[in-house]
Amino acid sequence: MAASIKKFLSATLFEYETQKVIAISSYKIGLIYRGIQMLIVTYVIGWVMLREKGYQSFDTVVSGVTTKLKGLEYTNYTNISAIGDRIWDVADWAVPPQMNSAFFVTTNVVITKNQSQTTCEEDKDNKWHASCKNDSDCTKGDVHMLGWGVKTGRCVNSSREAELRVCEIYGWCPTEQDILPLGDDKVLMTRVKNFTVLIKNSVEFPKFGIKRRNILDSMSKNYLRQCNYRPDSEVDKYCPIFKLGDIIKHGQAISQEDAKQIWITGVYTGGARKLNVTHPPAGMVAIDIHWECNFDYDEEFCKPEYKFRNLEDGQVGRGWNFRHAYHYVEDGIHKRTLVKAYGIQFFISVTGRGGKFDILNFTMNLGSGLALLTLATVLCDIIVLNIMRKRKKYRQAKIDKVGLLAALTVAYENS
Ligand SMILES: Nc1ncnc2c1ncn2[C@@H]1O[C@H](COP(=O)(O)OP(=O)(O)OP(=O)(O)O)[C@@H](O)[C@H]1O
Repeated sequence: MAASIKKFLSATLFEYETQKVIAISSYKIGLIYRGIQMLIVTYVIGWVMLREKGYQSFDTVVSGVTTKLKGLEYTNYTNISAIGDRIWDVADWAVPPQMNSAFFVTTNVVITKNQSQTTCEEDKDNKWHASCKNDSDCTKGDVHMLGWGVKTGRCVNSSREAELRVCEIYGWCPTEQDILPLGDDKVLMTRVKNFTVLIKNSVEFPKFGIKRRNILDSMSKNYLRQCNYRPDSEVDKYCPIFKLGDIIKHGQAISQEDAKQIWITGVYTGGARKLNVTHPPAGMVAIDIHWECNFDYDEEFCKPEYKFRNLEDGQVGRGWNFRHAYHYVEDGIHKRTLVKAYGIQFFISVTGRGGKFDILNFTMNLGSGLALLTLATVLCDIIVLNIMRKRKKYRQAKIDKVGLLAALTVAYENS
């Protein structure tokens, strides 16, 4: 037992290995060796150095974005009193007028004019909490969070639906009738596709002290007045003015029917069908501005790239709408016009990085790349000593056992 422990210790602890070089003349092994070396060199030069720019140090952009919308809509519906014969300019359909890296465009509206604070019947659509048989069903002072006002304690006949009685309320009267002016399948603002947005984006690469704008120095005032973004044009692909219809079109290949629905209620129904959900996703569109800049060349080559995406999220309720009001005083009475605005929400995001030659990064990546070359020897050793037909011969030539270990091995083999 003691002897075998001694043998084991001698063979493991008290052993020193030194490298031995053997030259094998073989086309096959030579080819494998050079092949692996080529692969490693190609990886280091092609991928690490050229593709990933391992010779540069990088900085990410710090950015600011503002937008300016333009466009005119004319609606001529004299038979619909809330809409009438009117022009809608940007101050009417861009609500709120300015947002942080986003803008909203109204495409359809439900307008309730001449509201003042008085008493009237509750909206018939709220009948599940406002319908009544007699006054005792309308507790005076009750406020329902989804209603339009405080109950007065009276149950009255609805003027909007026959044989319906609803509680009377005190609030902004008359209450809204939530019906799209042209019905559920027609858009009110048919020209929104041709509305335009000017996006001004200033970026800085703080590490290199370089500032850039998406309105390039080469663009004249005249050019800005008439250009439109066109991705297939060498010049106009940098134009910072976008038609809203083009943004939707470039965002996704969507059918005419889906596109139409986006303009009507801000709902992109195509997504719902694809996702197989009951509530279609809202009309939310992302505009991505990407700056990929190489400051080893002139700064002038640092230009933005635009990408558009129709954001799909099946859980967001039907479309995108919200209410806002215009307040005024008439004959000493505080009044308002309530607008339920349907439309499309655009989000702008800016990403990017700039790179410049950096001696430290270059030497570090080159050094670690060259160190990878030892992999070629390791892989060839594995192949030569374990896979090749003459592996026994190569092993004998490669490993010499001398001293105590050799004696032990011989003794072991003879026993
Ligand atoms: N949404 C847009 N669509 C088309 N052109 C636009 C848009 N927004 C601005 N422009 C044009 O781009 C140029 C620069 O706009 P900027 O807002 O800096 O100047 P401006 O003289 O204040 O513009 P405006 O014409 O609104 O008075 C102007 O010629 C302007 O008319």
